[in-house]
Amino acid sequence: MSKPSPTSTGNGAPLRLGLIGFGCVGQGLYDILQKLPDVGFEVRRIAVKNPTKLRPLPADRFEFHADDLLDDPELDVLVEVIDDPNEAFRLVSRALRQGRNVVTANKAMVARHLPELIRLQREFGGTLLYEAAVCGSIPVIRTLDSYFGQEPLPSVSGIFNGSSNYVLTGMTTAGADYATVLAEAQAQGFAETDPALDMAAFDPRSKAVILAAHAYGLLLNPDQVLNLGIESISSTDIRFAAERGQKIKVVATLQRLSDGSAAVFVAPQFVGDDSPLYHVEREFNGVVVEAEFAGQHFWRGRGAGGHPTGSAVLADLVALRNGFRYAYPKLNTATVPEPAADLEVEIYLRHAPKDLREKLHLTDVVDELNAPGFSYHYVVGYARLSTLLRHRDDLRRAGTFVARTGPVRTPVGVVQQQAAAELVVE
Ligand SMILES: NC(=O)c1ccc[n+]([C@@H]2O[C@H](COP(=O)([O-])OP(=O)(O)OC[C@H]3O[C@@H](n4cnc5c(N)ncnc54)[C@H](O)[C@@H]3O)[C@@H](O)[C@H]2O)c1
Ligand SMILES: N[C@@H](CCO)C(=O)O
Repeated sequence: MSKPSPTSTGNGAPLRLGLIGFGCVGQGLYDILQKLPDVGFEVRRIAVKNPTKLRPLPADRFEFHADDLLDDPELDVLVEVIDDPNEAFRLVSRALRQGRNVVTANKAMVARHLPELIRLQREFGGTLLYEAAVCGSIPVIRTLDSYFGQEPLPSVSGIFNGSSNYVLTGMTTAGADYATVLAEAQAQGFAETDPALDMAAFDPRSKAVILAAHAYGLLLNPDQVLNLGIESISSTDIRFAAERGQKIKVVATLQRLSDGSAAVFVAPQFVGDDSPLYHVEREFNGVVVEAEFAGQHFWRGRGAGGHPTGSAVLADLVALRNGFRYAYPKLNTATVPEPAADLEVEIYLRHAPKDLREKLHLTDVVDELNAPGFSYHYVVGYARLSTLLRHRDDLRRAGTFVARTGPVRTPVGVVQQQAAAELVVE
C-alpha cells in the first residue's frame, strides 16, 4: 500500500474521510458536514457494525468491515467514533502503525492507551487528535497543549460529564427522580452505551487522565485514579446541600500540591454559588483552569450530544489539515509531577453500613446524624483518597453516597511526622 496522503489531497479537493461508527457522534459529524458543504471534507466511506439497523442514509452508503477503510490508501483521515474501546484501540493503533491520521472521540481508549498512542505517532509519523474526547465542544485539550503548554497550572478542575450533570440538574431543579432523568439523558444521546460509566464517574475519570497528560505531562493509569459517582444519590442528599446554599456536582480535580506532586480524582462535590461550576447545568460541562500567570479561566459549553461532539471532531479535522499535532510539551520535562502521595479529603457519607464506615477510618468528624429509627444517617469527616479508592466498589455495592465537602489536606499523622522529622534535622 502506498503511504497515505497526510493532511491534503494536494489539489485543493476535499479531504476524504473514512468514518468508523455512525451513532450519535458519527451522525452528528455527518450532519454538520452536510450543512457545511464548502468546509473541505468529504465522507467517502462509512463503516458500521450492525447490518440490520435502520439508518437515515441509503443502505449502499454503509459497509461492515472497518479494516477495509484502513486498507484504502485513498482515504486521507480516519474518524473513529465507535462505542467499543478495545476495538477502537485495535483500529486506531493499526492505523497509526500505517502512519495514518486519525481523529477519535473515544476517551476510555485514549486514557487507557495514551503512552502507546504517543509512541506510535512518534515512531510512524501519523497524527492522532481527540478534542471530542474531553468535554465535548469545549476546546480544552488543544488549549492546554498549545496555549498553556509552557505555563505552570496550579489546578484544572471541572464538570467533565454531561449525563451525570443532566441527572443532577433534573433532580435539583425539577425534583425529577434519578431513573426518569437518566432515561432522558440516554434518549438524547448524552450517555455512554453503558450509562454506569457516566453515573459511576468512570467517564470523567478518563477525561481527567487525558487532561493530566496535557496539563502536567503526567501519564496515569486510570485504575489508580479515584472515581466516585452519583449512582446512589437521593433527594435527601440534594436537599442537604440546598439547605446549605449548595448544589452537588461531579467534579474532576487536577491539582498541584505545595510539594510539587499532583492529585487527580473525580467525586461528587458540594459547590457553592461562589464557584462558576454552580451555574453549569444539564449536559453542559465547565472547566476552571488556574494558571500561574494568566490567573483563572473558565469555559462552559455543551459536553455531550451529536452536534457539539461533531463540532469538536470537525475542529480536529481542520486542525489536522493545517498540520497541527499535539506537542505534549510537558511530557519528559523536569516539571512532570509525581502523583500525589496519599491525601485526606472531607466527605459527606450517607448510608454506609457500620463495617464499611469503620474501614474508611473517618477522622475529625464535624457533623453526624445517626439516630435510631431513622433510615437517613450521615456523617461528615475526613477520609484518605487511597482508602476511598480501595473501597470504591464496596461503596457502590452498599449504595453509599459520598460527596466531597471541603479541601484536600495532607493526612494529619503525616504532617506530624514531617514536623517531627524537621525538628530532628534542626
Ligand atoms: N455521545 C456523546 O455525546 C459523546 C461525546 C463525546 C465522546 N463520545 C464518544 O464517542 C464515541 C461514540 O459515541 P456515540 O455516542 O456516538 O455512541 P453510539 O453508541 O451512539 O454509536 C456508536 C456506534 O458505533 C457502532 N460500532 C461499534 N463497534 C463498531 C465497529 N467495530 N465498527 C463500526 N461501528 C461500530 C455501534 O454499533 C454504534 O452504532 C464513544 O467513544 C463515546 O464515548 C460520545
Ligand atoms: N457520556 C459522555 C459523553 C461526552 O463525553 C457525557 O455524558 O459526558
